[in-house]
Amino acid sequence: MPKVLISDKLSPAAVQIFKDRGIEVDVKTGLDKDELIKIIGDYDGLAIRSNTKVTPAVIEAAKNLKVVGRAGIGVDNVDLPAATAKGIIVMNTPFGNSITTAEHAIAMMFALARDIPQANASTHAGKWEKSKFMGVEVTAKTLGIIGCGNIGSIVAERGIGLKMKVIAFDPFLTAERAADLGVEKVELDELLKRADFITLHTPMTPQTKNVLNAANLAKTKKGVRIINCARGGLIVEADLKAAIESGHVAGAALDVFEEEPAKTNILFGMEQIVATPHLGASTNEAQENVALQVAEQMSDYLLDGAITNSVNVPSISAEEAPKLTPFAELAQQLGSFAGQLTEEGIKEVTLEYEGDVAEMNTRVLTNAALTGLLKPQLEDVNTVSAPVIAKERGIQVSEVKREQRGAYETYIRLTVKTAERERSVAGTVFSDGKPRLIQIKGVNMEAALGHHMLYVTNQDKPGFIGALGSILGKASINIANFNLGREAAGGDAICLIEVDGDVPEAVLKEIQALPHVVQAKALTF
Ligand SMILES: NC(=O)c1ccc[n+]([C@@H]2O[C@H](COP(=O)([O-])OP(=O)(O)OC[C@H]3O[C@@H](n4cnc5c(N)ncnc54)[C@H](O)[C@@H]3O)[C@@H](O)[C@H]2O)c1
Ligand SMILES: O=C(O)CC[C@@H](O)C(=O)O
Repeated sequence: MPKVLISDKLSPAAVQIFKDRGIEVDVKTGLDKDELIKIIGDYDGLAIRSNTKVTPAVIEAAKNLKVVGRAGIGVDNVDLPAATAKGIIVMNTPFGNSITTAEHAIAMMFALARDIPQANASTHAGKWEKSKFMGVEVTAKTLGIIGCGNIGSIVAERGIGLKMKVIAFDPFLTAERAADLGVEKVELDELLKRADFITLHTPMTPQTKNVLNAANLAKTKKGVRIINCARGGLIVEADLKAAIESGHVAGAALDVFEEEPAKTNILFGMEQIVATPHLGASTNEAQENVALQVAEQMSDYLLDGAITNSVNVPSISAEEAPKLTPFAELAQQLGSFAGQLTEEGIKEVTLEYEGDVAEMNTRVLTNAALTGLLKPQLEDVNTVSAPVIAKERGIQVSEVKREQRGAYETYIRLTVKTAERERSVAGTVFSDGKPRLIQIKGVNMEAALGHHMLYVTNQDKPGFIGALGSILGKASINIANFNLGREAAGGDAICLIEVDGDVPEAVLKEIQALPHVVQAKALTF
């Protein structure tokens, strides 16, 4: 039974779902780094919010971990390259808290426009400072949204509902989507120049980090108000402080900070700053949504292999998973076959998918083939890390999809190119759900791959099979299955034999020394 650790405060609904799905679950919040490292090895799944830091050291210690589920959107507290390299799927819940966070941004905008937190504190203190708090209307003002994705779009709709003019900077926002939303798509400088309120809704990336720095703040309209409910590092806090002190920026409402938890910060204590402790997603509704969603997604993966909302591998639906499994096994076997025979650097890999398999989620199958291909060189590779490793090694990977046109209803062919040669191997899945190789280097055959295989290429001449059989017999190597194929009578032939154990190096040498043998190699699957 898989075991999951919930290490941040999550709605109890998540625990119930794990239990209902037959998954053992422990809730241990507030663990420090060393405590987490000590226990993480026991778990197949880790469910988190933003407090738990999934560092390379945690991943290193996570011997059984298969999935990290983030109940929320940002996965900046998870070391994605380390998780990917270890084959750990990282998933988030991209929509569960979007409305809640957009509402927080709007609430922050009003708090800024009408000095609500400051007026609240003053009134509680019995000061009745009616003339001190003079606000501004939002109606007819320009709201500039930087990042118009899930949350930014909801903020845009709310802004339009408040009779604001909404402009957005987002390089990935299409003109059609902007028109649908009723926002004007603009460049960043234009937004900075025109907006009365600027609200940030991008992820933290190298391009968005420090987007509101001194240079860009200087381009904003005098009296601008800034809202950040996305990530702290989008604003340079020291530059914001200076821009407020100079009187250029009227104020800022911040839910997120460069360093969190933000117990101290250079902006704290400033009258023009409204601050909340990363509360964007903190409503009962959003927390219920993300907890339910993350628990369902993690359970689907741990129990059925279905992948939803992963940020590091392609998705596999629950319906697809059983259909894909035999083809993924085939793809991995094809990769492994080619990988064990390839002793030079790989330059290109092509996967051809023909017939029904071409309609499937071929990225998953390509990742499986790459895993098999790289495994002989790298023990630690898996379907999550294989595409990344292939890219790092400069291997060009391509897919070709075709409708059925050959003798088989559906098949996969893998072709590997090195500087010296090109090798291809093809296979299919029979109605028994078992993969078979159907072609090696253009030679047809039908072979199931067992654990130990002996692969021999030779010239098709009389006497060869007898000689080979007697070498194996002499070495007490039992033959489980014998598969033969040849290009033409007397031409290139291939012999793929399943044997009941290892084929020692000395036996391989004897086979290699037989007349007409080109190559003899022991393979394991
Ligand atoms: N405060 C909170 O509690 C809280 C809650 C939820 C989400 N968030 C954060 O809010 C942010 C937005 O979340 P989302 O769900 O809307 O994400 P999203 O991926 O749906 O939208 C992000 C948008 O940013 C755009 N973008 C990317 N690079 C950009 C760039 N260089 N310049 C301008 N736009 C760019 C993308 O095209 C996309 O449209 C994330 O950082 C997320 O972590 C915070
Ligand atoms: O879990 C939270 O409270 C914050 C979530 C938010 O930052 C997110 O990225 O989804």
